[in-house]
This record gives sequence, C-alpha cells and structure tokens, in this order.
Amino acid sequence: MARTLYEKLWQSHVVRHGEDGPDLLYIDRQLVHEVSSPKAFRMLAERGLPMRRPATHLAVADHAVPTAHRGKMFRDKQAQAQVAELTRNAQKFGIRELALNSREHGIVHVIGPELGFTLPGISLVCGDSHTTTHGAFGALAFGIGASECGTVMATQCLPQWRAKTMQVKLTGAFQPGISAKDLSLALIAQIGSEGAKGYAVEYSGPAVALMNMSARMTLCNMTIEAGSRIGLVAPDEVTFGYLKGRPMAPVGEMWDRAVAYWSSLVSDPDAEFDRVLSIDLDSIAPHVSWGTSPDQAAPVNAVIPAPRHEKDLKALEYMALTPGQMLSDIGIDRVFIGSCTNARIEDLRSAAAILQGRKIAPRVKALVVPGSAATKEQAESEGLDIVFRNAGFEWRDAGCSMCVAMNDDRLAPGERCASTSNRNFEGRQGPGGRTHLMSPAMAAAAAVSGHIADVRTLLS
Ligand SMILES: CC(C)[C@H](C(=O)O)[C@@H](O)C(=O)O
Ligand code: SF4
Repeated sequence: MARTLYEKLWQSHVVRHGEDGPDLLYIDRQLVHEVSSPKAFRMLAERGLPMRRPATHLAVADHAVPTAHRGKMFRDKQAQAQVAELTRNAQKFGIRELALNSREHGIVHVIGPELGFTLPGISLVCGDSHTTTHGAFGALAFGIGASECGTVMATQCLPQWRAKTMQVKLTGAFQPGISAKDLSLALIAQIGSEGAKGYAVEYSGPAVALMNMSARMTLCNMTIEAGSRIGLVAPDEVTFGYLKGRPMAPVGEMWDRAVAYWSSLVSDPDAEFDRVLSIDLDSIAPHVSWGTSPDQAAPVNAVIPAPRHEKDLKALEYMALTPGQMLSDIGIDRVFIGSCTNARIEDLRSAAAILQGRKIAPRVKALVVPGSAATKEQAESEGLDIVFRNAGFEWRDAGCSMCVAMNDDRLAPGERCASTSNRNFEGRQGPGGRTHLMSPAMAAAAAVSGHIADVRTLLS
C-alpha cells in the first residue's frame, strides 16, 4: 500500500502495536537541555534506574545561559544552578554535554543538525516543543514532556498515538525580501494556531526542492505554532549535501548505505494525505504578527484587522494597538535577531544585507544572538559581526536569549520588539513586553526604520 513519509518513519520505529492504546515507538536519539531535563534525571535517580543507552543522548544548556558575559559569572543565580545541574546529571549518567565555552555549543535545535546528530530516518525527541525543527531532515522528530524524557532515558521507548497526515504543497518561489518565516506566518494566519493539531505536516512540492536546509528548518520549527508536533521534509540532495562531512554523520561505506536508505524516505506518489493545502510562494508578502498568538499575523502592508473574537480583543489590548492602524506605522523599541527559528548563518546574512551601510534608528536597542558558536564563528569569518556592530547592534554569544527571557536578556514592561523568534505570547520576552514576529530581513528593516517596515523598500 502506498505510504506517506510519516507512515514510513512511524512504521520503521514501532516496537509493539497498541491494540486499544498507543503504539510503542523505539527512540533513536534524545537531545537534552537544562529546563526540561531535571525532572527526568530525578525520576531515574529516585528509582535507581540507569540510562538505557547514554550514547544516544546529547546535552546542551541553552535556555538560561548568559549571552553577554560568556565564561563570566551568571547574574541570575537560578539560571546558574539550572545549568550546573545539567552538567552534574550529564556526568553522573554518562551523557556527552557540549560545554558552554566549546565551539559546538548552541541552541539545541541548531546544534543537532550542525553536528549531524540529526539524521534522516531516525526518531529524535527532546523535552522541547520546537523539536519539530529536525523533521526538516526527514527525521521522526517531536517534542515530549519532562516525564516522557525520563521514560526515554530509562527504556529508549515511548508510547505514542499516530497522527493524521497533512500535505502542504508549495509552488512558485520566494520573491525578493521574502523568506520561510513569512511563509510560516502566512500559513499559520490562514489555518490558525490549532489548524494542524493532530496532524503530521509534510511540506512538499517544487518550491521545497529549491529551499536550503535553513529555510526548511524554519518551516518545520514553526509547524508547532500551527498546533502540529511534526513537520517534515523528505530528504534529498540538499539534505545530503548539508550533512556530508558533519562530525557525527556517517562516513565511507556507511555514508553510501545511509544515503541509499535515506533516498527511500519519500511519500509514495499515490500516497493519500488526510488533508492537503496548496500555497504559491509568489503570492506571499512579508508577514508580521500583531497579536499575542502567532496566528494573529498579517502582510506588512495591511492594517490591523477588526477583532473577530475575544482572543483578538484581548491581544489588541495587551499589544496597545487599534484595528485599522497600519502595521507599518507601529514604532518599535527593541530588535531581537535570534532563536532556533531564525539564527542560522543564512538568517544573519539576510539581516546583514539590509543593515550594510545603515544605522539603526536612534531610539532602538538591538541585539543579535547567533544560534550556535559555530554560526557565530562563520558569521565573523564573513565580517557580518562588523556589519551588525557598525549598524548599532550588540553582537552576542549563542543561546535562546530573548526568545524566552530565561536569561538576562528581556524586554522591560511595555517595550515593543521586532523579533525573529517564534512565539509572541504575553510576557514571552519579559513581563509586559510586546512581541512582533517577523523574518530576519524584516527585523533589520524595522531596526533601521524605528518602526515596522516593508523590507522590500530597502532592497538595493
Ligand atoms: C523551555 C522549553 C520546554 C520550551 C518549549 O517546550 O518549547 C521553550 O523552548 C519554548 O520555546 O517555549
Ligand atoms: S530558541 Fe526559543 S523556541 Fe527555540 S528552544 Fe530556545 S526558547 Fe525554545
């Protein structure tokens, strides 16, 4: 029978079919960070259980780490304790941890792919909702809860319900100034923040074949904001090209065998999806969120829509905005370029291209936080750090930073931020802070303009 990519991945990991309950899946790899892992490690310790296969785990502290004072003291003692606990647990249970000062350090969803820890065909979990990111490689990757992390550590298995399947067919090509983030925001605005709930979403079509891994990762990363725990792209030559030579990728004959298997990880031509959507990229304009949920987003040249329900009213009040107001008239105080959605090298390049030879508006404070130490190093070798600094940005070390405000980087109450992150929930970037989600190029355009602006007017 014809099968979708999701069904192939699922079936290759089923240990036991659930009769009336969920299937039991084998989990190949787990990424571990400091926020969701303490409970899991405690579970093992309390029951005196060892880790089933420590070598399949990789730990990194990213959420709470300082980005301005790397290697110095943490100002936040709770954050410091959290990071120290991860190191203690990694040592105790024999898991590899990427040290804060190492070249491999970074946001968990950025370093997994960079190291080749993330591979097509594997099942990969992490106690983190944006684990959807890794589906860009054709991995069965999904976020799990803290106690499920413990289950995987102890058994290498996890009971799971199979999702329905959704195909998002993409045609056309991104127009100048437009990127995967705009597409994600447009899609989420269209289907809603629960529009893909219960579905595994596969992005396919000619436009996906043209996308680099960075764009595919942005798309899969944001899939959770449409309510889906799984975003997928079938692995292809672009995927293999990205992975070849990565530190943890297979080599020699194993590489050839892996590529042969990975090439089979596509939806069969006559496979049926439960739901199919089509989007033409030619029609996508730069998108910006105006509310407190990622689906409250609109094209930059639109006005803030009239509230449709209570949720919109509440969001407009929190955001201090009025229906009918031009999105591009909204002044901003801060700019954050970072997060596992948009802090890879391609993201930094696209922002730097706008900032080249320009300065940020006088009242704006801006920071750029690369997704990983390797991304930072690559950016510096290209001189991007100079472009950012000359424009007036602070150039930081890797971490989640102002995406989630668990370290020292946060908005003051009432401050408004143009942000390349993925969530604009109330208080997400600091209590009382107001977030507008957008692409790196759009965030750069907002930085130099002092208000939300259409990046297309700044393209040379
Ligand atoms: C802290 C962590 C568990 C959380 C997540 O699950 O995604 C965070 O990464 C986020 O982006 O909200
Ligand atoms: S960068 Fe933001 S979204 Fe990504 S893992 Fe960190 S906190 Fe979560």
